[in-house]
Amino acid sequence: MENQNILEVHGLCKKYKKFALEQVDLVLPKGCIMGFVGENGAGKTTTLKCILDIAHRDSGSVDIFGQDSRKADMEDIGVVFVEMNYQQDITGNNINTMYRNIYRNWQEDTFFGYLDRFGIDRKKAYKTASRGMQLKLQLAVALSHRARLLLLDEPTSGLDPVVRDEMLEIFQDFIMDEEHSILFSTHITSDLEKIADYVVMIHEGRVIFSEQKDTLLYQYGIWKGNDSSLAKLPKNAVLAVSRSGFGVSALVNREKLGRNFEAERPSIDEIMLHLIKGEQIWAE
Ligand SMILES: Nc1ncnc2c1ncn2[C@@H]1O[C@H](COP(=O)(O)OP(=O)(O)OP(=O)(O)O)[C@@H](O)[C@H]1O
Repeated sequence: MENQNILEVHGLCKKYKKFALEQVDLVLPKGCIMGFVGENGAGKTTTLKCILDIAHRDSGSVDIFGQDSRKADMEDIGVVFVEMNYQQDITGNNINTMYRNIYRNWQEDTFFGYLDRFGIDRKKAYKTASRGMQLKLQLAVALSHRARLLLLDEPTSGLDPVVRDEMLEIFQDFIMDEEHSILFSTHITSDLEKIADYVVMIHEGRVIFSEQKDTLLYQYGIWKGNDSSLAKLPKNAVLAVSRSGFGVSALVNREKLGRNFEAERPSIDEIMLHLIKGEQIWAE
């Protein structure tokens, strides 16, 4: 049977002097958007770089379209990296000429279509464009060579809410045919609540959870109260506890909590904050 996963990462390890990715697993099916979240320095960019073999992995496997990523046709992968920079004097017109000579499937009309849609002057030098415009230019490139997988490092950071929403629509159109997928890292978790099918969270180089978004938001709940009411909750339902001047809140497993206690629907931010900053009381 044909592999239904566009990307499979298993046991990915990468060590830097002061940081290590440890046993990272990611499975991205066809036709899906996966959001990759975590604090600054958690290892999102490093993971994306290892997937692309820009950073060499120490161990583990990365398969794209069913084969080792190092054998993947890079034309099939559209990439956006915050830190990626074109030569400063380059213009949209120059970029078109460059990629026309590099990509077999380069689509000039699509590229210029996106530049017009994003309000980018094709004659303007890259260096004079704002950071948001530079990001849009990178996205226009990623979307113009018939890629089947988009690997995007914070593709919507620095974009205003209107443009961000437009981007999210473009991402949804991209996966519509069920053959394309997107993995993107972000700190804007509301974007994930809108469009992600899967959410993966990484913390200090380890994957903390990797779930379908709907399961995640259904499975977890936020309970609020005080220390004495906390003590009455079923112990195995409480995953992490945070205390503030307003009282106590706990990240709970709704099913294990049972019907006698109320828990609010969590946001992805609340889940993350409790798991990272909360006192961990791991449920069995
Ligand atoms: N080439 C490198 N050499 C040594 N350390 C590195 C290198 N690249 C990244 N690191 C370190 O690896 C850690 C993870 O960085 P990474 O950029 O993957 O985090 P991130 O989750 O993408 O963070 P952010 O949200 O801030 O972009 C950081 O501590 C960083 O300093």
